[in-house]
Amino acid sequence: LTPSRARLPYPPPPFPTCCRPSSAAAAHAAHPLPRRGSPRLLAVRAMASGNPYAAELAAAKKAVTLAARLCQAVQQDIVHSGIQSKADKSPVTVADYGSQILVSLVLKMEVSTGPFSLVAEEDSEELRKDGAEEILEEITDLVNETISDTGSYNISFTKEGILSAIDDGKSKGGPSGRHWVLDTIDGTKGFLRGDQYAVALALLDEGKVVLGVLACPNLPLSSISNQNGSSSGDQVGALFSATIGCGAEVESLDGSPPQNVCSIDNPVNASFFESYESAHSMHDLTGSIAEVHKTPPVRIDSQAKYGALARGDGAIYLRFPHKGYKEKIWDHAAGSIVVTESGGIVTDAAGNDLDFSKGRFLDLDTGVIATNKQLMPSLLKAVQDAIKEKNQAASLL
Ligand SMILES: Nc1ncnc2c1ncn2[C@@H]1O[C@H](COP(=O)(O)OS(=O)(=O)O)[C@@H](OP(=O)(O)O)[C@H]1O
Ligand SMILES: [Mg+2]
Repeated sequence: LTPSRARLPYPPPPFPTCCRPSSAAAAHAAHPLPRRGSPRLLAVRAMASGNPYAAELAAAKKAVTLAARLCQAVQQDIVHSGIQSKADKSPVTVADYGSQILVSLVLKMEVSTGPFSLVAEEDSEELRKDGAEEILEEITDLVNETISDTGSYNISFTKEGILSAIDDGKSKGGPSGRHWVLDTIDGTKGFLRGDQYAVALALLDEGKVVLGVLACPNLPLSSISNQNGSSSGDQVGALFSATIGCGAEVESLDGSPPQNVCSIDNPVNASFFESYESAHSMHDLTGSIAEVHKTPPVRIDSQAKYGALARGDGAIYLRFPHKGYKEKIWDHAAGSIVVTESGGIVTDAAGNDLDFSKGRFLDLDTGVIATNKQLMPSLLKAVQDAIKEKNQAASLL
C-alpha cells in the first residue's frame, strides 16, 4: 500500500462537453493512479512468474487486505461498544458494504483486462431508500478513511460514487467467462462476537475456481490445533492464497513473506473443524462421525476453517446444513481452492466435487466435506452411514 497524495473525487466528475479532453487524457483522468500494463505485457509478466493469474492474484490479495483493514476497525468499535449483544446490526452492514466497495475498487484499478463481473451479496437498493442517508454517510466516511489511512489510492468517494460502486459489475456468475466471487464478511456472527471471520475472494474462469484468497484478521499465525480458534502464539492475522496448479501460500496480513502451505497429512485422530453456529451445521451428525474417527471438533466461524485445515491445524472440515438451506458459492469458493491447492479434497456428501458454475448457489448433496486424500474414502463412508442412520431414525418418528 503506497502513500497518498492530494485526493481526487471518485468517480471523477464528467467533463463539460465544451472542454472534453482527448480520449487518452480522459482515460488517465478516470484512473488517476498508474494502471497496469497492456494485456500483452500482463501475459508476459504472468508467464515469467509461472502463474497465469499472477496479476489477478496480486490484486485479490491487495483487495482483501484493504477490506480486512476496514473490517478490523469496525470490529474493534463493535467490541468496545458492546453492540454485539444487541439487535443492532448496522455496524456489520456498514462493514459489509465498505468491504465490497474496497474490493471492487482495487480489482477495477489493478486488473484492467476484460469486463468486470462480481458475484456478491450487497447491492445499492437499500441504501437508495429514504432513511438510509445516515448509513450511506457512514459507509462513505469509513471507505474514504480506510483509503486515506492506508495511502492505497489517491481518491475520495462521493456518496453517489459509493452507490454506483456497490452495483459495479453486479453479476450472478455462471459457467462462462470470468467472475469474481466475494464474501465481504464471512462468519458475520463471529465478527459480531469479536471472534473469527474472513474476507473471502475467488475468481471463477469458465465455471471453475482458479484463484482464491482468504483474509482472516483474527486467525493466529501459528496452529490453532485443539484450541477452539485460539493459539498460544501472539501474532494474529493470516492471509491464505491459492491459484490453480500453483499451490497455496500463507502469509501474515501485515505483509510478512509468503510460505508454502503444508500439505494435509495429519493422522486420523487429528482434530476436525465445524461451524461455530449449530444453526449452520448439524452438530449431532458431526458428533456421531467424530466418534468413528475419535476426533473432537474445533468450532470456529467462517472460511478460516478452510485456511486452518489447509495449513494442517486439523485434518477434517465437516459442514451439514439443516434441510432446505442452499449453500452460496461465496461461502466456499476461496476456501475450497486453498484446501485443494494444499493437497486436500473438498466434496459434497455424495463425494462429488463442488460445482461453482451454476450461478449464486451450489447445487450439492446434503453437505460439504474437506480432508486429505488418505482420509477421504473412510470419512465419506462414515458420513454416508451417519446420514443414513439419521434419516432412518427420523423416518421412525
Ligand atoms: N441456516 C444456515 N445453514 C447453513 N449455513 C448458513 C445458515 N445461515 C447462514 N449460513 C451461512 O454460514 C456462513 C457462516 O459460515 P460458518 O457456518 O462456517 O460460520 S459460523 O460458525 O456459523 O460463524 C454464513 O456466512 P455469512 O453470512 O457470510 O456470515 C452464511 O452464509
Ligand atoms: Mg459467508
